[in-house]
Amino acid sequence: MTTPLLPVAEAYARLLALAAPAAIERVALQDAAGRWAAEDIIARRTQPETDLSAMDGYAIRHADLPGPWRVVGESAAGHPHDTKIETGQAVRIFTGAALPPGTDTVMVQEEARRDGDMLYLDGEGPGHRGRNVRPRGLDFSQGDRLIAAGERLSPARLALAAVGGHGDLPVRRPARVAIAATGDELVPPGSELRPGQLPESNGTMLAALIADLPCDVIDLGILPDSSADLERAFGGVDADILVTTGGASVGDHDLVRPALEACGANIDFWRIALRPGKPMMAGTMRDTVVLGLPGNPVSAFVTATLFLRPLIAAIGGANDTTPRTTVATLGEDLPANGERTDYMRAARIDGAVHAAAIQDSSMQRTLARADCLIVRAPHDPPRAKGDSVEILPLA
Ligand SMILES: Nc1nc2c(c(=O)[nH]1)N[C@H]1C(S)=C(S)[C@@H](COP(=O)(O)OP(=O)(O)OC[C@H]3O[C@@H](n4cnc5c(N)ncnc54)[C@H](O)[C@@H]3O)O[C@H]1N2
Ligand code: MOO
Repeated sequence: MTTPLLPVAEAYARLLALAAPAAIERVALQDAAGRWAAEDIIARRTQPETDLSAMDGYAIRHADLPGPWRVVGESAAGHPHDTKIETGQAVRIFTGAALPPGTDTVMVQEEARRDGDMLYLDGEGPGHRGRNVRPRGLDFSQGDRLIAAGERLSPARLALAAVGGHGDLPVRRPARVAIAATGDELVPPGSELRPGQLPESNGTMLAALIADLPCDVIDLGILPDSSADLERAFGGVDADILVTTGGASVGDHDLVRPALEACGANIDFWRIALRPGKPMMAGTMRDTVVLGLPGNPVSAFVTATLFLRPLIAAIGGANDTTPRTTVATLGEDLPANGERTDYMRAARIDGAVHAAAIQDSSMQRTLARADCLIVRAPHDPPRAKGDSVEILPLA
């Protein structure tokens, strides 16, 4: 008996519907890097707050051109010249300094000649009133929305918040992600191996795959294929997300789902029209979203890329969690696709994308050589070399 496979887009929507954004906290700007704004960030000041010089030179009244002028003072950043300037007067000025009252234009020093206090035009001069001046509010005005709720706090946006008058920002508490590997064959990486044992690698991969996202990883280590052990471990989980790998399929040792259910989990869906990654399951256990990834390393990688990363972003308050695909030119023919959306390990070489010859979901060297996944919709017809195909670039 087989359950129908859930389309990838439907699985994605159903998974995100299980997640609630984490609580809001205020953190210092430097601690907000890479997180998502929990509210609109509004400018508390106008930038620049006054007309500023964009160049080193002389602040003048444009109507006084072509001069000459008497230099009556100096304006530097942080040291404005506050006295009003009259006809025929100029002020020495530097980049970023406030324009003295009465002036409206900056003449660059390369076009000026000084003789004591006297200043003469020595070139074409500023072509129009306001030349080389950054007017008040050029960048933004007090009350403007600088960052929308849900936008990622990139370095440029953090700097924008700083110049907008903010010292801290509202963000969501990072998701706590518990990761458990399951399987009697698994031993920690680097261990001496007895026959039948395998170095555990999914845990390392998953933690690294989400390392650039705001989240705290709780490593539950390797759990044996024993219902009692699994239930003990799952029952004690205090996290926003519980990720398991392995034991997700239909074999006699695939005990993850029954153990989760014994701990009160509600499995929302299981088995997706996805290759690799078909046996992924998702549900909730108390306040925890449970994501049961397949054990095959490539399947775990693909499902974590498509589902775990967006889930962490959704809990973190992101307004856009969709993995970004692009297009590439196919380097060789591909046969028709079957009923599952296929994510083929591939590499871009000299402008064309080449799928690995063998797409077995256990092959980690193939995965490590890939720099993208070719995305093929269910029943995609045969594709020819030179065709445009959708790809998901890998970090
Ligand atoms: N009769 C069927 N058999 C299988 C089906 C099916 O529909 N019917 N689905 C296949 C597909 S597709 C996948 S994917 C796998 C997934 O199975 P499990 O999630 O139960 O994974 P395991 O059996 O536990 O392990 C699979 C494979 O991966 C290795 N593994 C597991 N965990 C790790 C880890 N943490 N680090 C490294 N390697 C790991 C494990 O040793 C196995 O070799 O099921 C198919 N079978
Ligand atoms: O879906 Mo499995 O992940 O095809 O190998």
